[in-house]
Amino acid sequence: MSTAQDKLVEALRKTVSRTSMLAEGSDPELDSVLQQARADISKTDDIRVVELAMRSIEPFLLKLDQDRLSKAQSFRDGLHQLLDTLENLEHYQVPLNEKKAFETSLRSKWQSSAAWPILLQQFANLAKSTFTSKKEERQSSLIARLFNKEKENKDDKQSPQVEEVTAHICHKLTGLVRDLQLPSEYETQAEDIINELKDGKDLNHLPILLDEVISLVLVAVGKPQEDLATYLTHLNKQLASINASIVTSYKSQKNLSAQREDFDTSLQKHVEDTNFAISEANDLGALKELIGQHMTELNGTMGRYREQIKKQEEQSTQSITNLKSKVNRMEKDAMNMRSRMQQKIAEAMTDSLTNLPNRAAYVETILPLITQSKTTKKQLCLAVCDIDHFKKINDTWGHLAGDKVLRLVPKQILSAVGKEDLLFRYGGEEFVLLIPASSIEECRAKVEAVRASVEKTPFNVEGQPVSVTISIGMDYLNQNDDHESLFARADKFLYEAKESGRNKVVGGK
Ligand SMILES: Nc1nc2c(ncn2[C@@H]2O[C@H](COP(=O)(O)OP(=O)(O)OP(=O)(O)O)[C@@H](O)[C@H]2O)c(=O)[nH]1
Repeated sequence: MSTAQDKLVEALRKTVSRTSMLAEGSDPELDSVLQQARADISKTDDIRVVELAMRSIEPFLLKLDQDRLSKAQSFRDGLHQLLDTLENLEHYQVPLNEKKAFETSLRSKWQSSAAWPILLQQFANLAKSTFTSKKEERQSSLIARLFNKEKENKDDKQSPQVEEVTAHICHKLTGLVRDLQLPSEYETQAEDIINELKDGKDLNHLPILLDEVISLVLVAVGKPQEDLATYLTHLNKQLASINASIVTSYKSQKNLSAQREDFDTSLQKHVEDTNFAISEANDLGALKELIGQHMTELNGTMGRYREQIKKQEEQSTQSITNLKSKVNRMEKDAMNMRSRMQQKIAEAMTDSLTNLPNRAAYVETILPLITQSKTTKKQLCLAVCDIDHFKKINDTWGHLAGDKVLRLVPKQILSAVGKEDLLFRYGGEEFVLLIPASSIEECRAKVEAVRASVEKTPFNVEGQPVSVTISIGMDYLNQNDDHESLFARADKFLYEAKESGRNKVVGGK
């Protein structure tokens, strides 16, 4: 093959591999096609394999594109309807400039799901501006206070029109949440939000729900690497809001102490005034009247103080309940994130063809084993096992047959070793076996048994017997070794095994 062609194949191979990684996680059927395609094209220099992989992926990508487009259209339409609702409100005026800016954003961004949270946030801001700029002057409207997140009096009643708008917004948000493709661990959270949206007659609660919807949208459109960033942003917000609650509680405590001091001072003043009145009194009737007056004032002060205490207590109880639910949500989020991360790490450490731990897992494993072995002075043996003439198997029987052999050989190797021994797919047709804590003789016997077991296993492809053997280079860890020097020696012995006729174990003496 010419160099130019080689380069073209290499470029195509990389493109297919990277594109497939980007598309992963959208559809289970597509995921398995992608995994297969990546396994087929890794290390091959055959342009037909690359072409085949591209063709197998293409229809899925087209379908994925169509699905995304129709989702984006319904998202855009939903936002247009919400905007219409705002414009039709009787007492409120949608600010023209902000409306235009929102429409421009919507026009340019609706197709990119990553921009949905931004669009939602923009809509929330537009709604806030609308509700604060009234056509008619209505002092301290509930909606204005809501979007300014001010405190409200529980007795305030929403107007029927406000209820209608709230219900409409909740309905649209419910549709959006239902349309999201969320990882299974977020389903309960989505259901919770949908339920809250269902009885969402209270505008006060809407900004909180909107924040939750935005974070769900972020999860749905996020790729795994963005997942963590989203989570951290979310966590940050939650922490900020908890901090705010604590500051409020602290302030109200301070407020309470100040009120108590005021009460004490006022009480003291009443007592002093009364004492003075008694000492100065020479007329019983006037004294009675004076004391009665002081008692009435005292009663009033006490009543007001009791009221204030009661109000503060109610607020404290409410803020503790809010804090508790925030902390619960944070714990839930953290647990979801932890399990998603663990799953991603496990996937990144596993070879998809053989299900064996891969090269990354090998490095993670051998480093602590080396430290342990050096400290305990126990043996650590490393054997590099490579299938002989594997290219010939691929060339004769095809890549699928090659893959089958690649899955069967490690099973054979594992059947000849113990539970404590570890096998990794190092790359291509090469496997690394780690045997900890055995004597040199035991190790050598084990590795020889591995080689013999593969040799005597009858492999079949399309009903035809195929002879499969492996060559092994092995050595033991010494005190000056790191994992690279140990591997280099075993690999050199593997080379010698290949050079001296294959199907052999060399080294480890
Ligand atoms: N089917 C399949 N083939 C693979 C995979 N990974 C690597 N290969 C192929 O493995 C072959 C390795 O060939 P070589 O390195 O020349 O080694 P060999 O043919 O085994 O020869 P010796 O090692 O010298 O005995 C290449 O043709 C690769 O394309 C895989 O995941 N599946």
